[in-house]
Amino acid sequence: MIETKYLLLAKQAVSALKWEVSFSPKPGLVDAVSNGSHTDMDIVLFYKSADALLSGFEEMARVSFRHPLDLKLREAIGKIGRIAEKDMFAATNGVNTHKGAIWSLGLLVSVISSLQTDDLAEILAGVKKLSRMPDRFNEVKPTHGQVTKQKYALTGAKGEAQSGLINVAKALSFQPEADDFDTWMRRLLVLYSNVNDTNIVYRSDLETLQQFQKLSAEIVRDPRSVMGNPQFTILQNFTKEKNISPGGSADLFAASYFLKHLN
Ligand SMILES: CC(C)(COP(=O)(O)OP(=O)(O)OC[C@H]1O[C@@H](n2cnc3c(N)ncnc32)[C@H](O[C@H]2O[C@H](COP(=O)(O)OP(=O)(O)OP(=O)(O)O)[C@@H](O)[C@H]2O)[C@@H]1O)[C@@H](O)C(=O)NCCC(=O)NCCS
Ligand SMILES: Nc1ncnc2[nH]cnc12
Repeated sequence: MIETKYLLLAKQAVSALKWEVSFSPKPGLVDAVSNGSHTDMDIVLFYKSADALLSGFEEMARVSFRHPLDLKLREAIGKIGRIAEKDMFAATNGVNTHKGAIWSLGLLVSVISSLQTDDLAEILAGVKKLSRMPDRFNEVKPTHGQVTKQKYALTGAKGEAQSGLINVAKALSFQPEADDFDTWMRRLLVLYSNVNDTNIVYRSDLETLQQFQKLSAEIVRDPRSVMGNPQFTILQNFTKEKNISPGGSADLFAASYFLKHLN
């Protein structure tokens, strides 16, 4: 019975990743109608990558079940997370599809399995606590995120988790009961307007990130439906012109969907 519980949580995480990549249109990102600002990724690759993560998420759920949120657990899921990253790179021939998602969804799976709760505030507080613990075995590598963080003092995916996924909370607090297309589109744009995405800054600069955030925020504030708003086309063209991709927001969008559909 418990075995099924771990697998169910893992399957929900994988489904959220597949939902995210299928959700269309998403300016700059890979979706069902475009590869956005990417030449080495498409939706098929994202599906393969998501499937490769099932066993890692299941293992995280297993080791976390009713385990206190302590350093021992942080290091145990860190080890599984690094194996999951290897599984992802093996499935994609070295393309980084879901590194940020392994981190955010991995922490969520672990906290939910540990606390056995579906209360959003408790889950987000758990993510804050677990992600703030230092994992002795995690080497700091010269990733795009590290380079950008040093240059511009951004906190990236780690800071996002250490804030208790504050931008996921913001996205989900937008019309909390709704589940329709326009609401999800606005939640995506809430993320676009708030996340300091190291992917965008790595490919451009801070000013471009700020312009992207401002354009996105204007669309959220406008009462017209997102698809009926000409500003949305301007945002799409902006991501093309600048060749930017909000990959961090994509991961947090999947995390938002996962949390909204927990059962
Ligand atoms: C703490 C880790 C996140 C690792 O730290 P690192 O310094 O490597 O972190 P970042 O690079 O900042 O982020 C890693 C991925 O997180 C996504 N991301 C970026 N900014 C944010 C943000 N502000 N908030 C949330 N998430 C963010 C992003 O993932 C997406 O981008 C992928 C593509 O990235 P990249 O390769 O840079 O870009 P490309 O477009 O491929 O490159 P070019 O084409 O431009 O050349 C995309 O697929 C999304 O996934 C960042 O990549 C954490 O990973 C860690 O410590 N892991 C160890 C294991 C562990 O402890 N796990 C815990 C249990 S699960
Ligand atoms: N749909 C997507 N497009 C590009 N990068 C991503 N990272 C996670 N999801 C993504």
